[in-house]
Amino acid sequence: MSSAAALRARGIGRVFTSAGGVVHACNAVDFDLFPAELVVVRGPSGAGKTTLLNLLAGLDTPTAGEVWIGDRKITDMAENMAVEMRRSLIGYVFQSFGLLPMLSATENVEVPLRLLRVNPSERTVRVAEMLARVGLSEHAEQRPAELSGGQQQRVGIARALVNRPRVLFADEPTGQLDSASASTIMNLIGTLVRADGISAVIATHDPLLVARADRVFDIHDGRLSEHRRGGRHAVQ
Ligand SMILES: Nc1ncnc2c1ncn2[C@@H]1O[C@H](COP(=O)(O)OP(=O)(O)OP(=O)(O)O)[C@@H](O)[C@H]1O
Repeated sequence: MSSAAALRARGIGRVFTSAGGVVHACNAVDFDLFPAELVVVRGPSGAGKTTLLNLLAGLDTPTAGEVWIGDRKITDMAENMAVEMRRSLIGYVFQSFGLLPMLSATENVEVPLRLLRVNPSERTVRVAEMLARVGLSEHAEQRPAELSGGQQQRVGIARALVNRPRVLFADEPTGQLDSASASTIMNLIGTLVRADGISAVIATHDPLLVARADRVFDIHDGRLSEHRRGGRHAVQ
């Protein structure tokens, strides 16, 4: 594969078999994500957005095809290596925030650094810096239940970026927010990703983030197609 891509997928598929029958949630998807590129994936409910993001992030294993992050193939990696790779190279923002309820904002953001065995003094500095960047320094000691939805998602973004990932994934990050909070979160993600030169894949319907994307993809019945070109990189 070319070393230019931050992430590359070839022929990936995911078949789910359940009482409801067989579903091709992801079907023969080829995808390249370039360095410092912000890509939006949009599609109706059940189209396969979450499935695709999980496969690209290595949170799920495809039933067909291969995925590389940088020059490392993640689809046949031993699980312990895959865990280390995810911790160091990937950030993930969830629609439902995914924060640990008993931990403060600071402690939630610190979790990825603890898992990476970053030393305590460096953790303190990086967490404080990250909370400042998302505008939450004043709320650092509050638990999720003491924060608004928009504030909780800002904690989620800080947690996803504190490990300085190569690729950020966000699955409908504003799906549970009112329009004002959604707008703040969308701008924040766009600004942070640009500032840090991170590549990002975001599933969203929000026109604000769609407008900020380098490329937009549509997904229907697990099939991905590019909506428009004109970003900084041509599709190969
Ligand atoms: N664990 C599973 N077992 C069986 N079917 C599944 C499973 N996960 C997803 N599916 C099916 O795969 C298809 C794609 O689901 P997915 O969650 O990826 O869609 P989505 O586009 O993210 O939807 P939404 O916008 O509602 O979150 C759906 O038909 C869904 O029912």
